[in-house]
Amino acid sequence: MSIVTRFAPSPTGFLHIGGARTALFSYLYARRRGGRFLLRIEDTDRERSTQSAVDAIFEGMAWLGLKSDFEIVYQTQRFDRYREVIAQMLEAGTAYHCYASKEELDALRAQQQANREKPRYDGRWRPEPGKTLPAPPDGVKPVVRFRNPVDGDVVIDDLIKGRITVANRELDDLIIARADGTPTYNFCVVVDDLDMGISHVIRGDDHVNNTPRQMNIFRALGAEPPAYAHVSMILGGDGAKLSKRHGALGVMEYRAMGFLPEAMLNYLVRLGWSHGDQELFTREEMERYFDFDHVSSAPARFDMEKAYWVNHQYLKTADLAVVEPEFDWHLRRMNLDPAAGPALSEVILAQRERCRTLLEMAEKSAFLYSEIESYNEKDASKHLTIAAADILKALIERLGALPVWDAEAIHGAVHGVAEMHGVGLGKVAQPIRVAVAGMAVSPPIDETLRLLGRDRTIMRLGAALNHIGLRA
Ligand SMILES: Nc1ncnc2c1ncn2[C@@H]1O[C@H](COP(=O)(O)OP(=O)(O)OP(=O)(O)O)[C@@H](O)[C@H]1O
Repeated sequence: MSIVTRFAPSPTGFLHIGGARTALFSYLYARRRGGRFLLRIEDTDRERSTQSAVDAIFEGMAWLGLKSDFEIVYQTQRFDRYREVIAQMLEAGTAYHCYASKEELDALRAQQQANREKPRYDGRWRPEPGKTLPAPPDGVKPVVRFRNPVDGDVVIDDLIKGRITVANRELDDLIIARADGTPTYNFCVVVDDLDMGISHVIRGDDHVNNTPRQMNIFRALGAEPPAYAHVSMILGGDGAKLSKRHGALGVMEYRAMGFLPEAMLNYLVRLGWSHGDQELFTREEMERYFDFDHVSSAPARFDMEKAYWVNHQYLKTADLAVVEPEFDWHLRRMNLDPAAGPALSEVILAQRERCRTLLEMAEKSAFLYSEIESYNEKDASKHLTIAAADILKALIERLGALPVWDAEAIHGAVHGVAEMHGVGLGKVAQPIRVAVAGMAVSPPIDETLRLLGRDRTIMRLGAALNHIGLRA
């Protein structure tokens, strides 16, 4: 059997991490089994679907590197096909017209509720052998209902949740086309999954209730349903399902917070899946090991601290070629020109031990790509003091006279000044940091100055001296 999986979001908002993890599981399963992965945009709800949401989904998927192996499918481009299948089902008797008005159905529901029965359609327009249907009322456009089997059970052998059995008598005859002819959600999904040869439907378990109905429609169309895997929900801090309208942040907001896409994938894959006690996975490892046997059916909670930890592990070890473009993106986002300072790879190497996110790294490296506009007030009043003025003067002299500008030479000069003034290294390094970075934190001082370059260093030490002079 050829394996085809799909991710089918509705474009009613951004791609959030709940959807992204479901997409990832679907993608990984296809990769693991040598299959293909499809992205389908379920945009039939025209009032809520927007182009900007479609773009946001593409953006999120592209950033995470979850690429569709097929051309992207839009349900709104398939209405002719849905109409065709509805006509076939009416012809075959697996669907029928229902003329019941809204008032009639409301009255039916009220009566059922009064009798403490489960509200359900009573099959009044369902053709049965020997049953005479009333004449269709004039001027009423009918809906089309699916003729759900009445006997037997639907059995879902869910790859994550195990066996789920639902009696057909619990399922009523679903509307598959509204009175205006537009097809409904569950029906479109089946036609699509069938036409697209989906072998495994991997989706959130908020869809479990749809599955028996969809399986029945598959069978009515003469096909065997695909395999199903219902992935647990990611919940927010309040215990409710994360959704576009409730509590979720878009995937791209994690980019803005400084996450690496690979780290995000790693964090998401571990949210509900395990492989021994391994925590960190390369993309190749995820693709090699992922399976449903070790996916938990319990809901998962997003743990920001753990996500930061994973990101930091990645930042510390990832290929520079992976980190550089993201770092570049952050610098530009802060209106900094990555070409106006040292090579990004060198800065990443200098900063990555101490930064958990790329945003932090960009903020702590901004001084290398732009002039500093002001000093951190607290740091300046502590370190840019009259006592520091002589130290800064001596540094300007020594650093200006160095024959080469490398870490070793800088280190020697800084230590020399500390010795000359009979002070500890901190008394020299901290004023330098505030002078060149605007704040008292930076990578080791020799590395910081090497990256900044001699001219900028000397200029900034001079500006700090002026600052002390002005305050004196
Ligand atoms: N919190 C969640 N955790 C895990 N999977 C989710 C979560 N929310 C949605 N999904 C899954 O993501 C896929 C796309 O869902 P969809 O686009 O309908 O998102 P949604 O956030 O549920 O939408 P809405 O905000 O309209 O409820 C579906 O398979 C759905 O089950």
